[in-house]
Amino acid sequence: MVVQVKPSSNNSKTMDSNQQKTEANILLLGAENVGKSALTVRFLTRRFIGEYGDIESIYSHSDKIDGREISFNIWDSLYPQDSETAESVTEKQLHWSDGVILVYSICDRSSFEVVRQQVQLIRQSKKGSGGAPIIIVGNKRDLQHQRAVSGEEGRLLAMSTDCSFFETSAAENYHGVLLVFHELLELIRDARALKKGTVGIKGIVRSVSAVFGRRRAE
Ligand SMILES: Nc1nc2c(ncn2[C@@H]2O[C@H](COP(=O)(O)OP(=O)(O)OP(=O)(O)O)[C@@H](O)[C@H]2O)c(=O)[nH]1
Repeated sequence: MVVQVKPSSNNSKTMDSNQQKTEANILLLGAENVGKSALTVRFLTRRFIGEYGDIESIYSHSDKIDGREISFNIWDSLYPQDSETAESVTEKQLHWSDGVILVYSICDRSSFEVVRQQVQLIRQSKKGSGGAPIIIVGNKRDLQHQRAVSGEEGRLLAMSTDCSFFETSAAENYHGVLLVFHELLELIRDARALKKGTVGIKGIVRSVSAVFGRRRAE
């Protein structure tokens, strides 16, 4: 089930006492036209519909992953036009989110620079989710002939900012998109366990291999 609600809604972050149900708030950031809505819709519905309009939304969705009930909210943001760079990530967004997906298009170098700025803004933030799990995603991988940003550049940016990295195609690959969201949910779970002091060796290995191991979501 997918429910669309307004970004102003106050979704709480909860996990029940027996750890069986998890709630996670996921924020998608990035320049305009990079495929934030396409990735969100692909994940939620398995479909690529081509045109998405300029709507900012939070989608609520429940799923069972590895036998565990996950309830998550996905904030598909709009890159603000005519605003200063510093306003492209707000404290409200950071306070709300448990994990962030930063999207650029591999065909658009300026969108990669937006991600570079946004990841710095998040990491420098003292409030909210400055240290939250972040996945950097190079989307539109199907458009190889128009590539303007190499996979290596994306991976290096991720390594230097303590993020995970994937290249995807929302247009052509559902499973690659699924992998990105599942990975972020795992990282959120690990981050919570770390806070509580209950992280296992699996979580540590996952954090390391997310950066050094897998580079593509296909
Ligand atoms: N070839 C290709 N096109 C894509 C892909 N993902 C998205 N697009 C196209 O890119 C355009 C922008 O996609 P959106 O999902 O609306 O991008 P957005 O980042 O949400 O854009 P804003 O709403 O302006 O912030 C649309 O025409 C999509 O069909 C992809 O993986 N490959």
